[in-house]
Amino acid sequence: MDPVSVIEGRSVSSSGDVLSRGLSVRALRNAHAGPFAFDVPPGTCLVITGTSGAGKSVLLRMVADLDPHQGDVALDGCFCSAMPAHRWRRQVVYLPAEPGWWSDSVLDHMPDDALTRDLMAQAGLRAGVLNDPVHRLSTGERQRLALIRALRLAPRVLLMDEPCSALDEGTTLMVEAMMRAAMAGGTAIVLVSHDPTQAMRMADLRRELVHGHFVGAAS
Ligand SMILES: Nc1ncnc2c1ncn2[C@@H]1O[C@H](COP(=O)(O)OP(=O)(O)OP(=O)(O)O)[C@@H](O)[C@H]1O
Repeated sequence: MDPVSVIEGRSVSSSGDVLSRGLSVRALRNAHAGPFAFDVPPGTCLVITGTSGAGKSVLLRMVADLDPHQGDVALDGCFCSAMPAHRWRRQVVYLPAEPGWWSDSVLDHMPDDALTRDLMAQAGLRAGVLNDPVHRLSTGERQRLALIRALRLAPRVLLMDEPCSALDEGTTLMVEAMMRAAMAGGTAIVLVSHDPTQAMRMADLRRELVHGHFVGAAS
């Protein structure tokens, strides 16, 4: 971990940057990828593109503190390393390309309440998915239910790995509307996408990853 300090109430990275509100990443790296440095302010979306195997998922997993890493990741100037892992992951939520399910019952993962029903309607999900066994759901249904699981946590940061890869265009637009609603509530999003039209629609900022490194300027 690089040395960090607090000056006049603001967190300062080893390179002297004052860390602002939202997600701040400095000198983040492991043996496969980085170093990475970027900020994602509240309510904005950073889209990361890159070829298969470039290191996009590795980057998201390091930010989520799920893979070993060096460097600084902070939320509102509070460093990941300074808080218990479960508190970080409650606020900085990783949505993997293939979400995990610890039981075959959807209702073991989320309650059947008004919030879930509202989010299901926004995602275009039929009511029956709550009672179907997970293994019988389509990939796109599982993706949208995993998004609902994540949104129910009201995360400060959503790390989304190809969340629409199994969805048709109309449903993709519904999911993007849910992402915009979360952003309107202050959630910062890091979105990995292979879809250039989605990148155009969603990005406040774009970065391209090649062989574990950002290439070109932010755009
Ligand atoms: N824990 C690990 N140990 C060793 N190698 C790893 C580990 N995790 C990922 N890798 C390797 O790092 C590289 C980047 O993987 P990553 O999953 O981040 O790619 P990606 O850009 O997300 O690709 P895709 O678009 O296909 O999902 C791959 O070659 C992968 O095998």
